[in-house]
Formats: sequence, C-alpha cells, structure tokens
Amino acid sequence: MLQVNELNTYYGESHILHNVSLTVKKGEVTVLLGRNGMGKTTTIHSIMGIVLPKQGKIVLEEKEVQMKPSFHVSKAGVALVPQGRRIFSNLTVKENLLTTHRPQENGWTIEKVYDMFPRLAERETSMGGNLSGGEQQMLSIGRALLTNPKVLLLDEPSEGLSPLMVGEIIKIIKQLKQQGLTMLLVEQNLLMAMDLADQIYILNKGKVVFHGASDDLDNNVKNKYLALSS
Ligand SMILES: Nc1ncnc2c1ncn2[C@@H]1O[C@H](COP(=O)(O)OP(=O)(O)OP(=O)(O)O)[C@@H](O)[C@H]1O
Repeated sequence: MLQVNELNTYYGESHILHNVSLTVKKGEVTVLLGRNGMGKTTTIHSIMGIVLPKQGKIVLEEKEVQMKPSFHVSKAGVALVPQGRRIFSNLTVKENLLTTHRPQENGWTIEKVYDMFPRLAERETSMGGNLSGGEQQMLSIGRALLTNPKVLLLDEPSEGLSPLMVGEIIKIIKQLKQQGLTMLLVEQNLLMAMDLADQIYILNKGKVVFHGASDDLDNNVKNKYLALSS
C-alpha cells in the first residue's frame, strides 16, 4: 500500500534520516518504534510532505507522492493524526470535524464518526480547547478519518493519556483495522505497540535497525534500541 524507499531527510545541515525504507502493507498496522529524537516524527512528516526529503521515494498504491506539499499527499489518500493532537481550540467539535470532511461514496461522515465516538456527539458544541486529552485524541482521529484516507498515520496517540484512555485508543485502532484501514503508528508505549503491530520497525539515530514481528522483539533488541524490557 505504502512504500518508503531510501529516504534521506535534513533539517538545514543536519542529516536526520539515513536511507530509511519501510513497507506498510494493506490492512495491516505497522509500528515505528524508537527512543526520543531518533527520527520517527521526521519519517511521518517526510511521508506527509510536511518536510521534504532530499532523496528517496514514497509510493502510495504504485503512485509516487513525495516532493509534494501536504495537501497533495492528503488528496492522494494519506491522513495524519499529529503528535500533540493539534485541535483547533477555538472551534467546536463539529467545526473541527467539518474542517477536513472530504465526502466519498460509502465513506466517513460526521454521523459515522459520532457512532464510533459517542462522546464526541455529546460534546458536539463544546470548544476543542475545553475537551479532555482523550476527547481531543478522538477528535483528532475523527478529523483524519473524515478525509477518507487509504493510509492513516498516527504519531504517538497514547502520549499524555491515562491508562484507561490508552485502552480506548487501542480498541479504536483495532476497530479501524477490522474495517480494513491501513495504519502506520508511531509509539513509545511498547506494550501498546506489541499488542497492535503486524510489523515493527525500530529507528535508531535515523536508521532502520530492526524489522520484524512483535514476537521477534527480544530483550536484546529492546535493551539496545528502546532501553526497555518487558
Ligand atoms: N524542526 C527541526 N529543526 C531541527 N532539528 C529538528 C527539527 N525537528 C526535529 N529535529 C531533530 O531531528 C531529530 C529527530 O527528531 P524527531 O522528532 O523526528 O524524533 P522522534 O523519534 O519523533 O522523537 P520524539 O519521540 O521525541 O518525538 C532530533 O535530533 C531532533 O532534535
């Protein structure tokens, strides 16, 4: 579905991503792990066209999408749930949802988003800034779904949420997978990542150092690249 080949991304003179390649298969959840500052967000932003890679190729369903501004990438079928959620705090829940809605036959509608997140329906007229962190995360996911994406990129959706709310987000991602949505998930929460992942990639200093299934993630790899074991 989404093929990333040999990406090299820079911020000014700083070479951040070194030949990063990954494959996101249709209908699967692919997880990108790594410690802080290893290049996960830069990878997602390179795919989304928020930063433009100097070299590399990004192919969505056999069509190249790289070197295009974000709205082209979005139109091609990639949506982002950004780190920190980026809700418009002075717009209502419904207005936030309306900002991205791109109608499509049998696609996502605001009513379908409310069915998936009844809490958003209850808070339809509340300002984005008055929502809890969990509600904002639901709104951010709902807003991305309304673009009717082929691939959904999620950048640390569990960040700053209570364990109960992390459980809710896990359920939502599983539900979306059941509906056939393809996802690339950046996570620091290893248990969540292992629960959801069909495939895992680990980034270390801007390089892919591991690719495999959750079961292949042994303590040696965890200690070396994630400074964790479980
Ligand atoms: N706009 C920027 N300008 C310069 N350097 C940046 C910029 N954004 C990120 N960096 C640097 O690029 C490197 C990779 O950052 P990135 O945010 O991609 O890492 P990450 O793995 O997503 O980390 P985190 O989990 O903290 O979000 C870091 O060294 C960071 O300091």
